[in-house]
Amino acid sequence: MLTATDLVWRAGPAGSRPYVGRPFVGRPFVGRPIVGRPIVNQVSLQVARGETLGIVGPNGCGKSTLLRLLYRVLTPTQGQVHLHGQDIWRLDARQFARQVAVMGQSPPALEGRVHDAVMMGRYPHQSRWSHDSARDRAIVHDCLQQVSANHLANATLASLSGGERQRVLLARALAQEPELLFLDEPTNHLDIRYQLELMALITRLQRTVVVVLHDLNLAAAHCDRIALLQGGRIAAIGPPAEVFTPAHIGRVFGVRAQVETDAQGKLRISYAL
Ligand SMILES: Nc1ncnc2c1ncn2[C@@H]1O[C@H](COP(=O)(O)OP(=O)(O)OP(=O)(O)O)[C@@H](O)[C@H]1O
Repeated sequence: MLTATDLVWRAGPAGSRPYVGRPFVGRPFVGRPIVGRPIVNQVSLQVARGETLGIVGPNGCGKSTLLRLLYRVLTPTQGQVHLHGQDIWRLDARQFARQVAVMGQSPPALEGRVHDAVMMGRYPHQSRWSHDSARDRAIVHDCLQQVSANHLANATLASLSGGERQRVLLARALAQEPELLFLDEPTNHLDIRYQLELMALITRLQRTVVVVLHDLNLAAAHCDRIALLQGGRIAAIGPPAEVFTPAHIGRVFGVRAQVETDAQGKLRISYAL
């Protein structure tokens, strides 16, 4: 359903404006950067319907940049992204937002109440002058329930802890009822219980998910396939057991890794310097 072909994204020269577009609005940049090192370099991948693809790799290897290219915030210097065979930049913004939701890494300062923030997820489904319907309110209630945050509905966003905010942002993404969900380090700030709960929820959703994760064991347990990135390129892609080998982990992260399979057939990865 999602296909990226030969994606390249180069940062502009030092001091130039970052080449960042707006989510869901605007047109592709005309003046594209032609200098600077490639941050994402010749990346091609496909994500099938219902699949969870994990993107892992060391700090600064281009994971978030790749995700931004896939969810139409950055325009590629070269290459294309297609959703159901259509170039994502040719889709109408509202049409794109009905299909794709994003839980990003560092959301802008949030104001207002939790309930209203989650209701924003319904905007792509509403006409410009329509009010929130009973169905919209039911969906918001249900999404907050899914992330165990209904008790926060009337709280102000400014009063939330980092972990509570993450859960509310996920609820907002779910309220969009997307078929494709992009998550950039969704377990940031979450305690271990909520990390497991959130990953279990993502699995239960049975949506198509592309998720950036740092925890290799979480990625192994919850992703159908893994794309291991190094220096903006895909170093390995495939099922967790094929990608998370001591050789791959050692080469990409510079650590000694041990990979075992437990009695339930789950991978257990441990590492040391
Ligand atoms: N708008 C930009 N302009 C210039 N350089 C950028 C821009 N965005 C990202 N970079 C650079 O691209 C590289 C990759 O950044 P990116 O955020 O994609 O890495 P990452 O793999 O997500 O890292 P982390 O694991 O630390 O979150 C970094 O060196 C970063 O400084």
